[in-house]
Amino acid sequence: MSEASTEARIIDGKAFAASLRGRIGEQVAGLKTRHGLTPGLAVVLVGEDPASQVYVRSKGKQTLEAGMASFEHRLDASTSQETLLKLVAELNADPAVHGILVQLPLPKQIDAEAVINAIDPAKDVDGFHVINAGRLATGQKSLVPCTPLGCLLLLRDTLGSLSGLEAVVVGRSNIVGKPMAQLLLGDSCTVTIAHSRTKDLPAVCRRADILVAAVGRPEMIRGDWVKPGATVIDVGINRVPGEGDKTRLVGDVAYAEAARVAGAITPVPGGVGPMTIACLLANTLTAACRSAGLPEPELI
Ligand SMILES: Nc1nc2c(c(=O)[nH]1)N[C@@H](CN(C=O)c1ccc(C(=O)N[C@@H](CCC(=O)O)C(=O)O)cc1)CN2
Repeated sequence: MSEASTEARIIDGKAFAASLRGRIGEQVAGLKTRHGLTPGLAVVLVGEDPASQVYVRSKGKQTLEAGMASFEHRLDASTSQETLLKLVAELNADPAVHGILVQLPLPKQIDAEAVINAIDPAKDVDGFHVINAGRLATGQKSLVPCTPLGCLLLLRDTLGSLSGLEAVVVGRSNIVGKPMAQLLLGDSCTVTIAHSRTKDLPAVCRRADILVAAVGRPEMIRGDWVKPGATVIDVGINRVPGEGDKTRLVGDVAYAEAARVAGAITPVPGGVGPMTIACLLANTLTAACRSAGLPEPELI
């Protein structure tokens, strides 16, 4: 007698992101016809980092496909902080620009924190400005970082209510780990933020009904760290050697092992990654509506 398959449900972030972008496109069309408002997103890339170039190209393409205006600024890798701050000030003052994103990482001569905090918080569609981080932490209306927002939407779609669930976030970055923990707390989870110094990390992970991996270490989280039936969200995007000269993408979770134990899991690629850009478009739409004093879009 063959055993019933116990493989986890695969959370299809690519499909969810496509449907979210479709809904955003409909709202943008309505804004244009009813209010003559076209949301505009400015993306700034400094340097030639290959992965960043791919992401910035996708952002521009998906912005246009959603019916929004896209403004792309590509600056030389040797650009000074002063020049970048001047561009940010111009974008802050431009009424056609509702969202500003400076692609990270930035070259080492530039202080990323200073640049992020120079963006008008109302246009900070990355949600990285200290004002938006503070608003999120205190439960006030803010712009929320795109990757954690995407994770939250996938979790709600998979589990319905998250209330009372035990969530462990592995990783404490300002961009993913900390805002992810705030969002899970906002949905009434019991939240632990774990990191490289956490004692007995496997045991901490095994407590989680929701396990979010955002450490940036290829396949660090093993199958036996996962509680049976847990929902696993893998934020990692790591390029590792593949067959021959090729490379392949893996997450922070050892996928095949974890999928045998989890109830549901995001793949890499095709899980969290596509949600990042879809949520960027959602934030741009939100920022445009707020700037015009219009009701916030209902996308979820
Ligand atoms: N200013 C910002 N910089 C960076 C952010 C960010 O949110 N704001 N996040 C990442 C990069 N990123 C968007 O900028 C991003 C990463 C991954 C994906 C994605 O769709 N990944 C695909 C795989 C793509 C591939 O083949 O490489 C997937 O996971 O399926 C989109 C956006 C760092 N910088």
